[in-house]
Amino acid sequence: MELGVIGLGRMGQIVANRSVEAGHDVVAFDLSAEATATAAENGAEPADSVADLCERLGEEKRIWLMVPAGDAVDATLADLEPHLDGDDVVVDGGNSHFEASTRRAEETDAAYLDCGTSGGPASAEAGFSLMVGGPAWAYEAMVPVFDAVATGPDGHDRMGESGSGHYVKMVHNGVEYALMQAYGEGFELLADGRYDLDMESVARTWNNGAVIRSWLLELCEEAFREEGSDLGDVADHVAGGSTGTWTVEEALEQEVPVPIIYQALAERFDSRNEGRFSRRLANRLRYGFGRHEVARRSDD
Ligand SMILES: NC(=O)C1=CN([C@@H]2O[C@H](COP(=O)(O)OP(=O)(O)OC[C@H]3O[C@@H](n4cnc5c(N)ncnc54)[C@H](O)[C@@H]3O)[C@@H](O)[C@H]2O)C=CC1
Ligand SMILES: O=C(CO)[C@H](O)[C@H](O)COP(=O)(O)O
Repeated sequence: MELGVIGLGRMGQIVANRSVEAGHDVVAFDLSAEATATAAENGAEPADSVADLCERLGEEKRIWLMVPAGDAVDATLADLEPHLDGDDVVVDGGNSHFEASTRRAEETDAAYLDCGTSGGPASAEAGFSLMVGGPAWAYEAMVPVFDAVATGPDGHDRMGESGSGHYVKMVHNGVEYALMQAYGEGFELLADGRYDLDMESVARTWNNGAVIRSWLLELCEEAFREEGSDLGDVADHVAGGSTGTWTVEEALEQEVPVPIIYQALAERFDSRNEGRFSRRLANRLRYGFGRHEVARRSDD
């Protein structure tokens, strides 16, 4: 089938490439001419604007957005709007907030599918896991492309109505934060504990048959292999955090306790703080109530 792909960065190139490899006719556009040229080298037909992409697709357009979440999605939809009608399908494969997706589904003439995409650029060969929300007919219409972009037919499914795809992906990311934190804490104890251990060896052994084996643990093994058992010069700083924040906000609204996901998010925020105010105050308060010595910054 014909597919338009808009947004050809780390993820969009994979959507385009896997669709081309599966025999679909892909028309590709990115604000970056270089990114569009890369997709063209891999077999997609290049477009020089959203309007051009729509003209090349003709009737019953099937369009996959893989642009950054937020303003870029709204800007692209605004450009698409004059070219869309109710027979068309637009997929947002990025990490959009589920409420933004339900709003966009209401505002857009086309059928709108919110598609949570997991696997990252490392899944270029194996394919992604796709969590899709939106009208059933539109999901069915996109199945040939979902089969190509996902690991296969078991790598995608319709979660439910509009918003549900991005909702499931949001919670997936909350779980991702918690798993990363759990592995991090375990390896920290091993690194600072009683034995002189080779962390790559520990991770490899765990990955072969242990209860806690997983892809994230394989990535731990890779990290120790490439950076060393002590992680070399990798900084104590974790960026990102939007999807984890949304997960915690939603849990508060639903009154569902998610202390482990919250703690992982808080640790991430904490990694960006140099000299926590609360710890400095605790240090000073111990002097206040117990006349315990105050450690001063110059004492480091
Ligand atoms: N990188 C990852 O591991 C994953 C990313 N995602 C989500 O997928 C989406 C895309 O992520 P990446 O590919 O990593 O980002 P990226 O930054 O590598 O690529 C984004 C591309 O979109 C283009 N772009 C931006 N605004 C545009 C517009 N208005 N029209 C056309 N092109 C435009 C940029 O030029 C760039 O080539 C994001 O929502 C991200 O959160 C989802 C799962 C995993
Ligand atoms: O969705 C993802 C993985 O599942 C993406 O890698 C996303 O960019 C992670 O961002 P953050 O760490 O800020 O949540």
